[in-house]
Amino acid sequence: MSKLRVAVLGAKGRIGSEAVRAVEAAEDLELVAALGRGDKLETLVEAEAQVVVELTNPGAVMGNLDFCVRHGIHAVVGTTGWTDDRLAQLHTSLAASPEVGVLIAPNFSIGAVLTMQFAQQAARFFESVEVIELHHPNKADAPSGTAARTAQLIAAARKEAGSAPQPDATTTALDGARGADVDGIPVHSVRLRGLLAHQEVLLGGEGETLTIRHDSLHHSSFMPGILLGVRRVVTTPGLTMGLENFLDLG
Ligand SMILES: NC(=O)C1=CN([C@@H]2O[C@H](COP(=O)(O)OP(=O)(O)OC[C@H]3O[C@@H](n4cnc5c(N)ncnc54)[C@H](OP(=O)(O)O)[C@@H]3O)[C@@H](O)[C@H]2O)C=CC1
Ligand SMILES: O=C(O)C1=N[C@H](C(=O)O)C[C@H](O)C1
Repeated sequence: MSKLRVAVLGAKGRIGSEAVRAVEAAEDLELVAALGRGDKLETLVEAEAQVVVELTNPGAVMGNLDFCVRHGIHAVVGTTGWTDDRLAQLHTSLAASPEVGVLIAPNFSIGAVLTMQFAQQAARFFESVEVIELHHPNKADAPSGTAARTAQLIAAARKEAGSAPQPDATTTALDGARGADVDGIPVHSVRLRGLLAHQEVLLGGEGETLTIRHDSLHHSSFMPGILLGVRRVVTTPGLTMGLENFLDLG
């Protein structure tokens, strides 16, 4: 059986370099290109890449995806910083190439995917919910893509359940003291040397709290998810939002 031809964009970065090693080590995949800043995207076509793993930064991802979609190359996207406008732009590109599959995964680690699912499940049972994400200080975006997605899922679950607004009597606060407001859910971002990627979802009700915490301790935590995404995206045309769509979570 022929191997799937895979390229990595952002190949010298923290997660990109780990992804290069993971693709090289996978028996059913062949690494045909590993591109960094300044390298020509045409290389992807010359190398006959079938799937790109996009791990660059919010400033580069849109141009890279536009190129891939126009050239019929599937994409697994870990780069964060997604907005509704960006998603709309991607939908427009994909409409012209309906055979192409793009997976956007705010987080490739199984623990983070489960954190999002558990938080969504728990959200309607508690009066208060807040998200704290903690990352290494070299991270470009805040809040993290995972925290933004978690808050969106929590907000959607609460809306569907008809939950009351969260109790919060704050009338005076320093700017930022209550975090960023993501669909009504406060999200707090910590940047600390020594950390990698961590998140807590704090839920509070009368006389009790529930904390759901996930820690990525090494970039290896993201690799099984990336490889799963690569294998599945080639037979999943259109936009898939979240790795959970490729996992059997029961
Ligand atoms: N979904 C997930 O599970 C995860 C997602 N991420 C996300 O992945 C992204 C990368 O994170 P991280 O590895 O820590 O960041 P890094 O800054 O370490 O890596 C990004 C790399 O991309 C390179 N780059 C910049 N522009 C381009 C371009 N146009 N084409 C090709 N390469 C380019 C950078 O080069 P230079 O240094 O010269 O700028 C750098 O080597 C972030 O958005 C992060 O949030 C990270 C971990 C997990
Ligand atoms: O930049 C990182 O490191 C990470 N980025 C992703 C995010 O923004 O959620 C995933 C993970 O948190 C690591």
